[in-house]
Amino acid sequence: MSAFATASQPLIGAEGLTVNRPGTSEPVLRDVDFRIDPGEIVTVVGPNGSGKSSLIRALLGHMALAGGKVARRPSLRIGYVPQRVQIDTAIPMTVRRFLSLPRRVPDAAAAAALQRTGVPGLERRQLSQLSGGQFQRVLLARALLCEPHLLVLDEPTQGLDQPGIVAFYRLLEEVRRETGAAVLMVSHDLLVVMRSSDRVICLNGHVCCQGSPEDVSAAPEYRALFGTEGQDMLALYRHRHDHDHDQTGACLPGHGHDHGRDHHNHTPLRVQG
Ligand SMILES: Nc1ncnc2c1ncn2[C@@H]1O[C@H](COP(=O)(O)OP(=O)(O)OP(=O)(O)O)[C@@H](O)[C@H]1O
Repeated sequence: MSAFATASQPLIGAEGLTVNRPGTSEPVLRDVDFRIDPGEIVTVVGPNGSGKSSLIRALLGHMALAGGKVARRPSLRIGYVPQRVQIDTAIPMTVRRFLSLPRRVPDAAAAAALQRTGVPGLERRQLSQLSGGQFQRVLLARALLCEPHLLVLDEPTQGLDQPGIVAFYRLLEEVRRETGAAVLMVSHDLLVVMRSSDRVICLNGHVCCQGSPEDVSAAPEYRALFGTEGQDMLALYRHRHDHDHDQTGACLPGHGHDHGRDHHNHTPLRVQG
């Protein structure tokens, strides 16, 4: 269905999006249709060089389109966590100063954002002294300062260990629950992607397949790129959670349920060319 023809307007919709490798007429993305609705968590997966960052940059208007169109809801506020943040660690910069780039924010707002992302009181710390996990949380805090309708994160957990990755995704789910912000991200962490996303888009120069994590991980197009990794991980996760808890927290056998995932938005699998 057209992203532009539906009754509810998406936060961002794209039709026939085509993006060329900069300075060439060689497409890195061909004819991509895309939409993200309020409150959704959508993750883009795909091999290296499959055009994930290009899709994000094109949707944000940071990259020229060779074809197609992008529509953003008027007055849409986007909090963006880019893939790479170029920080010259030779130049001293405190967390507080960083949070006021590019727009100055009041102390109370900066403190609240750091509190919200689980790193309270770091204002006076130098960026160069932060751990990878703390730095990602500071980046997220900065993105939250504009009170975004949509958070866009390009590989936000790069360099984090597995507990750090899981904790970061849990934080994103909390932020979504509290603020209602939709989340669009690029990730290679298939385990947490499968656990945390409402919808997964599998990209390889075009949309190979998209849908619920269950649908995508079972799709032949996905398996051709990733093998059975997603489905195995999903099965592992389900297996671990295929029980009920009694009042004491002990596990009881019973119908499976899926912690942390929201079932309201299972888009049927749509396979494209
Ligand atoms: N500024 C640029 N100049 C030249 N080529 C570029 C540029 N940006 C991206 N590309 C090329 O476009 C293609 C898609 O790149 P993109 O960064 O979108 O992929 P990706 O899926 O995000 O990759 P990764 O998983 O490695 O981050 C790649 O072949 C890349 O080399």
